[in-house]
Amino acid sequence: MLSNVPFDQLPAYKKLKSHYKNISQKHIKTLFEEEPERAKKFSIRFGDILLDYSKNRITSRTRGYLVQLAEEAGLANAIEAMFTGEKINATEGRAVLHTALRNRSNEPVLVDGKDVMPDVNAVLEKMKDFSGRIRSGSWKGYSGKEITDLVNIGIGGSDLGPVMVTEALKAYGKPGLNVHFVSNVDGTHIAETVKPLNPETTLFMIASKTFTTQETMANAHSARSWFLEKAKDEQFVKKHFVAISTNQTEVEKFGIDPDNMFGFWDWVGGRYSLWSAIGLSIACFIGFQNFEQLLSGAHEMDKHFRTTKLERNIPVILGLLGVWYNDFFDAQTQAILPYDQYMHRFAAYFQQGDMESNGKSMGRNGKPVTYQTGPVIWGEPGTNGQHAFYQLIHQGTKLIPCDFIAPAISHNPLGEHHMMLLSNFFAQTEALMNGKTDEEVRAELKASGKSQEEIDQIAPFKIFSGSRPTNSILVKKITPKVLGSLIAMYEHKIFVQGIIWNIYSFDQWGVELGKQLANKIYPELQNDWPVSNHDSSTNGLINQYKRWR
Ligand SMILES: O=P(O)(O)OC[C@H]1O[C@H](O)[C@@H](O)[C@@H](O)[C@@H]1O
Repeated sequence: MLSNVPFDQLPAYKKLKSHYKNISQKHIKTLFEEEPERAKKFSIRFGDILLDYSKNRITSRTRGYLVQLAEEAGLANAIEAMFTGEKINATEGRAVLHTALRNRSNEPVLVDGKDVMPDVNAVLEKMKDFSGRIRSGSWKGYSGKEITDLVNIGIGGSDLGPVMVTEALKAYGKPGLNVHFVSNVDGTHIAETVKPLNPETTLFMIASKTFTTQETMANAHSARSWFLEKAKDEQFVKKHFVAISTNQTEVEKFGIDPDNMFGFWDWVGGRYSLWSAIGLSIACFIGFQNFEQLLSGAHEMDKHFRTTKLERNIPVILGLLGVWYNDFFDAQTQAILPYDQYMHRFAAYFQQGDMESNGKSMGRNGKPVTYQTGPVIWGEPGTNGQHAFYQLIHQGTKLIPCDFIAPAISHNPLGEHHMMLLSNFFAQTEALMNGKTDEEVRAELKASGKSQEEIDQIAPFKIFSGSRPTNSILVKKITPKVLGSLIAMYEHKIFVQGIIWNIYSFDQWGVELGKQLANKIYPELQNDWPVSNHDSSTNGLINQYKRWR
């Protein structure tokens, strides 16, 4: 059982509130002056990952209180409850076991007294066999040709993970084997995706945990029609369509051979499912061995999370820092900024991971929370972001805690590119911390030959307050293993925060509502009669649509 004490009633909350008053006026630069060795004190090395969180508005005392907060919230028990298959997703009555999917130790994990590892391993074996056949070319399409194009049809958790990972690990992709992703119900997505493809060499993966999601089913049916237009014979569907789902009945109804179905279980949340059969497109693209490396990297992070004491525990520290800014500094967002072009979907992936998990306002005690919970997650790769939105991070009125992520070694070491990229990575966090004082600005302007009048006029606009907090996550190289660890690190960070905020991180009732609403209006659009049963705005919009279409 998870504890259910509201976070603002924990003793450490009050301590942090008054501690905040002292520390909020202190510049991070001053903290470094007071403690020149901060970097050592506030960094954690984990294999090929270095987390430096010293450029934050914290002291050892802050960390102590934050760790106390985690203890009082029952974090240690909650971690054990998750790993051991307790039904901590109480509103859906389910266990939360994405960690079992990457449990390379193979130690038993029990759900309702049954070890899930044999089933997990059986699906992995099936994925290994299938991906091997696709990659070797022994899986043939209906006209005897090899498969050259895989199209994953899914949305949300059945799309974002595979998209993000196949992009992040593109350097490991098999030449000549292309992966495509169709998610949007907008017909443009499927139409544009299949346009250049040949049905003889294309294989569709229909990925849906429930196999009832409107978008995915509409796209799957359109893909089938597109395929049959050329292939003609229904019998060929089984060579070109596989399903990834927990719902065998619906898969069979769609006409996919159960042999071509890759299963997973209700204890895998959609947004935590890339480690399951949902990762089939990843395994095909980067090869099963690399997929296993991805799992291993995540498993290493799982072990770290489960066994390391809280103040040296990377996901715990990241989670607590997020709480510190979210609830004491009133920061509303969190930026994730990878200095790696391959990682360009990383922030988008964790938009779902974090916002669908912790975008909740009902406490586990059944009462609305009286404090802020999940932040808005956003971000783009550097250096692109620098030329778009960093202005606001440097000089805007909002406090935006940022995670900067970069690999020391590039997959494309082209001339001086990587050194240039990394000089930006280092420079940005330094500048965000230091800012620029009035004095510095004036000295600079003077040196550039400006008159005193010009200096007085322009100086105020060039001042940067600094003290803007960042985490630096420097990794050796973005390998499948390192990526696996990074993803698991953020997953567990989200978990830590959900426990502290006393919310349920593993349901998504808000999204389910959207599914119901769309299904209600859809039939009203199927005829040309004006509608009058909504408010005047909705009626007006629907009726204008009917006139224009
Ligand atoms: O895999 P499915 O069942 O198609 O669901 C796709 C997505 O639907 C909804 O948006 C939510 O429930 C998500 O968590 C889920 O990932």
